[in-house]
Amino acid sequence: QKTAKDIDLDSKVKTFLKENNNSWRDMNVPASDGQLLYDIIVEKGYTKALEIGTSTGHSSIWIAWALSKTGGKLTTIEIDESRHKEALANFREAGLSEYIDARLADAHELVNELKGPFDFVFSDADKDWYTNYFIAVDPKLESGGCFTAHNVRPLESSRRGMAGAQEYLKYVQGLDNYTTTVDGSGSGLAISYKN
Ligand SMILES: C[S@@+](CC[C@H](N)C(=O)[O-])C[C@H]1O[C@@H](n2cnc3c(N)ncnc32)[C@H](O)[C@@H]1O
Repeated sequence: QKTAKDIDLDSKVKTFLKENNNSWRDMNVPASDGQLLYDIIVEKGYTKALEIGTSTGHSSIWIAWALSKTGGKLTTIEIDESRHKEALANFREAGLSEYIDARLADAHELVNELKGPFDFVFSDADKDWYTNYFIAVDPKLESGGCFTAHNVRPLESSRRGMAGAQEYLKYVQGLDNYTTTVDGSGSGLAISYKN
């Protein structure tokens, strides 16, 4: 049953996303990938999310909107101060600030320091560090949890993903305790469920 607060929030987020649909200029995910992240979180009921690479906050908004349904919270990390500040303003405008802990930090360091546990991760910062991020987060990811990584293409695809992202895919596909698929409907999303 939706409360008046839920209905208000939904309409605020939808209005924000609609008004800004054509104005994401900072390497942000396309809306279709945002929707994909949203759907995974709501379907699985995830509540403890981590995002590496906030930029100005497009994917964070989709993730936090999903978490507003599950009663969860997102920690998101960005190294660039001006993008971090713009993201904070976007979170306020979308009405989602209370669901987001936005950190201005180098994820190479902060990912090691965060305690977790997490049940959902979206990796979208420096691609050549993807495998390192995964290795650092894996012990903090609950069984049944999901690790997603952006700009990854199936290895056999003629449309190449970014080099570090493809190295990461080879790595994660080799792990027995993860089941990985790649969704190519947007910019390419590797989706790995921890068994
Ligand atoms: C592809 S963009 C993220 C887009 C964002 N997920 C969205 O959809 O709106 C990658 C971001 O990662 C940030 N980044 C790169 N290296 C980083 C690091 N070591 N720590 C934290 N952020 C980093 C960049 O500054 C950039 O804003």
